[in-house]
Amino acid sequence: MITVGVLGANGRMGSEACAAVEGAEDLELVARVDVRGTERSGADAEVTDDREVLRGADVVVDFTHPSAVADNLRWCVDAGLHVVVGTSGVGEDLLDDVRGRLQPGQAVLVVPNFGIGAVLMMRFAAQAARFYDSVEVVELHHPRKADAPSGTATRTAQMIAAARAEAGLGPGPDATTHDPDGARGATVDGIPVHAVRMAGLVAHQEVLLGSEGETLTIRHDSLHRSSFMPGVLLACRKVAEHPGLTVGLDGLLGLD
Ligand SMILES: NC(=O)C1=CN([C@@H]2O[C@H](COP(=O)(O)OP(=O)(O)OC[C@H]3O[C@@H](n4cnc5c(N)ncnc54)[C@H](OP(=O)(O)O)[C@@H]3O)[C@@H](O)[C@H]2O)C=CC1
Ligand SMILES: O=C(O)C1=N[C@H](C(=O)O)C[C@H](O)C1
Repeated sequence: MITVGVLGANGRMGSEACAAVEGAEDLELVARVDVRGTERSGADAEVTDDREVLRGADVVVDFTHPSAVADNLRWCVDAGLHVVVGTSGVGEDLLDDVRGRLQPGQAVLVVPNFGIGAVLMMRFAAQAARFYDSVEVVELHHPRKADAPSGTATRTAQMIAAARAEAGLGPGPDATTHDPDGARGATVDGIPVHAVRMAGLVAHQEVLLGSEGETLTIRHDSLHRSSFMPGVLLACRKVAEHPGLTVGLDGLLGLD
C-alpha cells in the first residue's frame, strides 16, 4: 500500500485526485491539505491547512497554484517526501533549487500534463518540428485558469525549440513589424504561444505546423478532468522508482 497526501485537496484537480486515490486498491489517501482547510469543503473535516499531516505520506501530490507551488515543493523535499507536482509554473530556477535539496533515493516528478494524449501530442509536435518552416502553439482553457501560457504549452514550446535547434532551424518566417497589442502572442524559447480562455472549455491545445503548400495540426482535448487521473495514479505508484528530479510522464509510460 502506497500512502498519498494531496495539496490543494479542495480544488478542481485536488478533489478529483483525492477521489481517484481513494478508489485505487493499492493506494491509501492519508492527508488532504488546502490553504483554507475545512472552510471551503464544509463538512469534510479531513481537510486541513496544516502541512504537517503530509509527513505520514509516502508520496505528496501538489495541485495548488503557481504562486504556492515553490514553497510547497521545497517544504515537501526538505521533509524527505517523494513529490508529484501537477501544478503549473515550475520554472528552471525552482528545478535547479530542488535538485540541490534532494536526498539520495528521493524522487520529485514534475508533470506538465497527466493526460496520455497530451504527452503524446507534445512528443508528436517535437518529432514534426524539424520538418516545417513555421510552428506555433495555441492553448485553450477554462476561464478560471490562473496562469498563461499553460504549463503544457510552455513544455511543448521548449521541446519544439530543442528539436528545431538540433536540426539547425531558427524561428519561422514572420514579416510582422507592428504589433502594439501583442496579437502575435508570447514567445517561449522563440516559439509563438497563444492562449485562449473560454467558458465551456477544459484543457485543449493545438500545435500548428506549416511549410509551403501544406499545414499539419496536432490537437489534443481534455474534455473532463478524469482524463488526468490515470496519469496521476501512475505517478503515485511509480515516482519512488525514479529517484532524482524528472520532468514529464514520458519515462513512466516507457516512452523515453
Ligand atoms: N499537470 C496536469 O495535468 C494538470 C495541472 N493542473 C494545474 O494544477 C493547478 C491547480 O489547478 P486547479 O485544480 O484547476 O485549481 P483550483 O484553484 O481549482 O485548485 C487549487 C486549490 O489549491 C488551493 N491552494 C492554493 N494555494 C495553496 C497552498 N499554498 N496550499 C494548499 N492549498 C492551496 C486553492 O485554495 P483557494 O482557492 O482557496 O486559493 C484551491 O483549493 C494549476 O496550476 C493547474 O494549471 C490542472 C489540470 C491538469
Ligand atoms: O489549469 C488547467 O486546467 C490545466 N493546467 C495544466 C497546464 O497549465 O498545462 C495542464 C492542463 O492544461 C490543464
